Amino acid sequence: MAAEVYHQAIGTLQSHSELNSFNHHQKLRNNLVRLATKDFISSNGLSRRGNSHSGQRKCSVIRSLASQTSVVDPVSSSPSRSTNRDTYKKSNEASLILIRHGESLWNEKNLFTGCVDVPLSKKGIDEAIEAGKRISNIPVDVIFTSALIRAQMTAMLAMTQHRCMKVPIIMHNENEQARSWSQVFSEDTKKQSIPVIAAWQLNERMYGELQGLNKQETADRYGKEQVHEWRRSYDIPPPNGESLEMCAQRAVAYFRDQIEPQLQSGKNVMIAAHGNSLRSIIMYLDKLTSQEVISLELSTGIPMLYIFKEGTFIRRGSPIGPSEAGVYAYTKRLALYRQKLDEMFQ
Ligand SMILES: O=C(O)[C@@H](CO)OP(=O)(O)O
Repeated sequence: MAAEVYHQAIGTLQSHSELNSFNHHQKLRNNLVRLATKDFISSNGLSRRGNSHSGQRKCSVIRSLASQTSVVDPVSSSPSRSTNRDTYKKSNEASLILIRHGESLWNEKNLFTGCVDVPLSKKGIDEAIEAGKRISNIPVDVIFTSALIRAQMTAMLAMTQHRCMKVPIIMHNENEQARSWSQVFSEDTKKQSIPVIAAWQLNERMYGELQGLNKQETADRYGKEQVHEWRRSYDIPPPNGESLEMCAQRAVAYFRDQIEPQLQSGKNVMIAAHGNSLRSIIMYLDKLTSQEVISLELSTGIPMLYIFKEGTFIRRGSPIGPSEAGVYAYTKRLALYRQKLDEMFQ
């Protein structure tokens, strides 16, 4: 059984070239073997429990899932004191989904975009919806996005596919009036909502005087090597723009100050952001060197799953589809969450 799970999970990772170009397979193999032997719930165990549920139990499942919802008080990082915690909450772990926005209208035109606020293309919209299907069984309690519309569209479109059917709501904390005017006065409605926190710190790196220029024309004009250095070196910024190192300073500081406390308190987090702000965060999560991060490329609209457990981040690749068995073999907590969704909707 352990070997079967191991191969399933490795298959998931290897069939995706989205997070490519550097080799963590040895580390992954070790982690996966450990998980396969320790954490896998057999399908027999799951179906036995599933069969025993009465209608009454179903209602309590729905209530307990609702109790997992972040209330619309996302910045509170203290763990809830509720005694009605689900098993998967008690396991002291949380899911972290990272997703680069779907293709934007400027990706389509091959223009340097940076902090220019461009919406998704038609293909990007489809990618975001497809990404949502892939994560539709993975718990999400709070969403962080950049301040840019392409990341926000991606998060919102992805959540239209989520089986929890909760409503993502953008938090307006920019001033007291915005906070006050966007209050929700029903506890039940809050429980059926997922707070979405937009932060400029998660924006794409500022591309300086390259913003709006065509990438190919810029390479023709300044030379391929110069443009590659601007695009992919770690500490050399494009003219009047940010280097990846500068982008990482603000993105990782935000992740550590605002997002990690949420994970520590057991909240499941999704981050919808950008190629370079996410490369920075992945560098931190996977402890990549500045040499390793420069060859890391992220495709648009591909969700990547991490498990946060006992203070460490375990990379779990990208779920291929909502019912892909391998993903739910990663931890009992994920398997249980999916089982509850299945029970709610059967
Ligand atoms: O144009 C941009 O803002 C980024 C991401 O699309 O480009 P690059 O691939 O050079 O990081």
